[in-house]
Amino acid sequence: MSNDPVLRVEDLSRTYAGAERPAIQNVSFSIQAGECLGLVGESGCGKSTLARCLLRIEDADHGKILLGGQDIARLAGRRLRPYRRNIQIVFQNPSAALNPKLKIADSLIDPYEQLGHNTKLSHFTYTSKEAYIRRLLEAVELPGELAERYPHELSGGQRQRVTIARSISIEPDVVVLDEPTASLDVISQGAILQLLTDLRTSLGLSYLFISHDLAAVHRMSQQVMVMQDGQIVDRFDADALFAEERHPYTKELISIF
Ligand SMILES: Nc1ncnc2c1ncn2[C@@H]1O[C@H](COP(=O)(O)OP(=O)(O)OP(=O)(O)O)[C@@H](O)[C@H]1O
Repeated sequence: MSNDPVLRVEDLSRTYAGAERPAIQNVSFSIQAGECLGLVGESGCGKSTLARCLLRIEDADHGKILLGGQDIARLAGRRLRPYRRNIQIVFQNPSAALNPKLKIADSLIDPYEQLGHNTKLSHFTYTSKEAYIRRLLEAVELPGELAERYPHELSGGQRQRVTIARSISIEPDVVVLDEPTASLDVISQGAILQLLTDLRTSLGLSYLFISHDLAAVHRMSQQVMVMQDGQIVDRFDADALFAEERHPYTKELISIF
């Protein structure tokens, strides 16, 4: 098996119009297949900007986003389309991420219809719409009957399970988890983090796990990056979190938790 990273980011920067300083500045990192890389930092440090740039929801001013070796930072339209499948995102607020007018089944089938048709799926093989949706709901431990409901007929935790199912439905290499449990109560948070870990292992996914919550990042990740004012200031193995040589800002974050 190749040791090439599934995602490599080089010198990515973005400054919003009129801003005094870049929202992200020369951000570089890589993620190996099957790895969860945590990204922690306080509010406003640039975590979501990075996520949006990686997904090409926003454009970086410069830098590279190498997905399986292909730089997608400047691709557009039909040239970008084949790579969109390879990186998916789970947002903080599942209510905003799901179309309230669509039944869960229709939300779940959407990525396959948009991007999955020409793809050979190995876990969620498409035989019929019903079987595909049942299999996706099973993967996130939801009963099949939820397929016919609308988002407002689900709990917050169930809705987040649906958005997770959607993000993995076309078997991306990388899933960006942007504070996926921030809108949930503590019990649902624990269950969702466990589910995400189980899915990473069983499907061989790679995650960029973004959170304010150092304890959650520590629990989920093999490696952790710390962001301050748009820059990565520290990166370490998760079990070296409390090591002496940590960056002063990392130590400050530890002291808050
Ligand atoms: N669309 C935008 N236009 C202008 N400035 C923005 C925009 N989005 C974010 N910013 C600014 O960019 C910086 C980084 O914001 P970002 O949302 O990426 O931080 P964050 O670490 O994700 O914060 P939080 O944890 O609160 O979500 C902040 O100074 C923010 O005010």
